[in-house]
Amino acid sequence: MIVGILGCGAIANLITGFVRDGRVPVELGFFYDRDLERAENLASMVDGTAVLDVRDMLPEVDLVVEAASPEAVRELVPVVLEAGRDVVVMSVGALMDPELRKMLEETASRNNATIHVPSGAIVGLDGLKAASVGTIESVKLVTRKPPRSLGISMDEKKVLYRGRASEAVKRFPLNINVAAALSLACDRDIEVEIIADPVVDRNVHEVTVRGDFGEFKTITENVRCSVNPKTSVMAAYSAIRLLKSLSENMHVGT
Ligand SMILES: NC(=O)C1=CN([C@@H]2O[C@H](COP(=O)(O)OP(=O)(O)OC[C@H]3O[C@@H](n4cnc5c(N)ncnc54)[C@H](O)[C@@H]3O)[C@@H](O)[C@H]2O)C=CC1
Ligand SMILES: O=C([O-])CC(=O)C(=O)O
Repeated sequence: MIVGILGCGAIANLITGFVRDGRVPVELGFFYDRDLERAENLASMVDGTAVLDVRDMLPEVDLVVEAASPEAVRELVPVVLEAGRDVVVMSVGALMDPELRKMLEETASRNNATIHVPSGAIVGLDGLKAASVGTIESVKLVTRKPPRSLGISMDEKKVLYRGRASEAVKRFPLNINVAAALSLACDRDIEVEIIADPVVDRNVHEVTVRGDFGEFKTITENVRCSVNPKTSVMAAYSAIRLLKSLSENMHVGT
């Protein structure tokens, strides 16, 4: 499978390192970033090609990993799908816009392409998907990040947001994709709390789900990427695992 990368930051950097070390059975052939130097840096790690426009890689690749921004999902993912190429979307928050999601799903269907959304920096999507076959009563996410991860500076713990996922992704577009992944997994606009906490040095996500299956609670204490502390290493690992799964004949987990 030949893979192209759209967005050459923290997540792409980890994926490229794994491919370079022979730990993912894909060829990373092409790299695009609006900052050409970033694309060139990653391309040089795996003997790939940096392109000036994402369109330039489409005739050559089977799949594109979007690890850029919500704006890239709106503007460039439709172009990838129109070309009949599969896509992995990391900027999941963009998919909380129902019109955009519908348009992308229709474009994918028309062009026989698939949109993959990895679990990202959160755990428990498997259980949540299974639980949603029955009746779900409530899903709540509490995210705690160091203020620096949220792009602010403060000495005391502060609740920055309490509300629904759809609004959270608008207010914190680069920080709460996990809320979107959870919402999409159970087809409801989940409850979200975002806390800036100077005491934590990890990105911590706590999920509580109640339904007719019973109840589960998950806590993920994520190490942050050195390249971008907003982003957890687990987010990149989930994309890497997804790329491996795509070449396997057995799928474990919902
Ligand atoms: N699903 C999840 O659980 C998680 C998702 N994310 C999201 O994944 C995406 C990538 O994250 P990181 O690698 O940490 O970001 P990053 O900021 O380290 O890198 C993003 C790169 O994409 C490029 N870029 C952004 N918009 C672009 C566009 N329209 N066209 C071309 N290049 C563009 C930037 O120049 C930058 O080099 C972000 O949207 C982030 O919010 C991050 C963490 C967890
Ligand atoms: O990486 C994380 O821990 C979460 C994150 O930034 C996001 O969901 O956008």
